[in-house]
Amino acid sequence: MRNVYKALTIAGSDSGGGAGIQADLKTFQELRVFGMSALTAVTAQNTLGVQGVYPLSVEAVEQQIESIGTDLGADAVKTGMLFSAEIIQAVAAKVKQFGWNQLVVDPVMIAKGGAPLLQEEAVSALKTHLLPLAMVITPNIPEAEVLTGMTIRTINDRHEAAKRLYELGVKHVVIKGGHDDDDDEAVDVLYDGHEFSYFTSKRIETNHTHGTGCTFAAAITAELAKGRSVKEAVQTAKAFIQAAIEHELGIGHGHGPTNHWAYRQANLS
Ligand SMILES: Nc1ncnc2c1ncn2[C@@H]1O[C@H](COP(=O)(O)OP(=O)(O)OP(=O)(O)O)[C@@H](O)[C@H]1O
Ligand SMILES: Cc1ncc(COP(=O)(O)O)c(N)n1
Repeated sequence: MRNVYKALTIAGSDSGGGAGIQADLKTFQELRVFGMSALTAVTAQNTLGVQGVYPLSVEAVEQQIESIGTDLGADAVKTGMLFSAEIIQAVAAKVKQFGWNQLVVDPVMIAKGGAPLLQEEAVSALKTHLLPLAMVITPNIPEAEVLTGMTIRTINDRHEAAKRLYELGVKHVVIKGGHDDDDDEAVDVLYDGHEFSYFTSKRIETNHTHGTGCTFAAAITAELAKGRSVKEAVQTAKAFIQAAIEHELGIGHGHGPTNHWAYRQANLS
């Protein structure tokens, strides 16, 4: 019988479909992995910004994860918007309960337009409870700054930040370069506790980058679910997000979503 690989995303809903749960499920599907979700919050959101944030109760989050863990199971798990310290603690407890060690943590803090998606006091809960369980963490530069308390300007700063995050118990750290001031290239740096690897692509000049972080981390999760190594998973995720940014859909009036089917189309021809 053919193996069906399964991935679970624990994250917020983006009504606009470009980020959050919607981006994750689309990415899982595109990479031929069965996607499941546990919602942490509903956001009213479009390409212009976030108009409302409605967190779910801790019990609702726990029960969704319990329902999945006790029946379907998951080959890899991703977390995105977790919103509060209480939700983070509950998610960490469930991840431990089900022994999910292929955990990708995208430490979502702030939406593109500046709306907070994680309460400030929840940052320490993230560091204490969830990061020690993570196989991979995928902060952008501002998120890595908040998590490490250091300013990141150069590639050496990124190396130092990656080492500090590794010290918290994360097995692989990817510090993404979307927010870097390099005009030519977007470079993501991976650290596995021994060496650094670099994933470089041409920087595309576009306004349509809503959900890039979610999509990238979801692609890593899908590839881990299929049994790929972390390095292979990051390589595929980089190609996936590059295609998704390059073939923008041009919808909405603000920061538009990426194109989740572009990678598949590129690989069909
Ligand atoms: N303009 C761009 N051109 C090419 N690749 C990009 C561009 N912007 C971001 N990326 C890539 O997209 C992925 C996400 O990076 P980024 O640093 O933007 O994450 P993020 O800030 O968490 O995303 P988001 O903007 O969704 O919050 C990385 O692989 C990064 O290299
Ligand atoms: C529900 C939800 N989760 C995450 C993000 C981050 O999105 P981005 O990838 O644009 O930073 C978002 N805007 N909304």
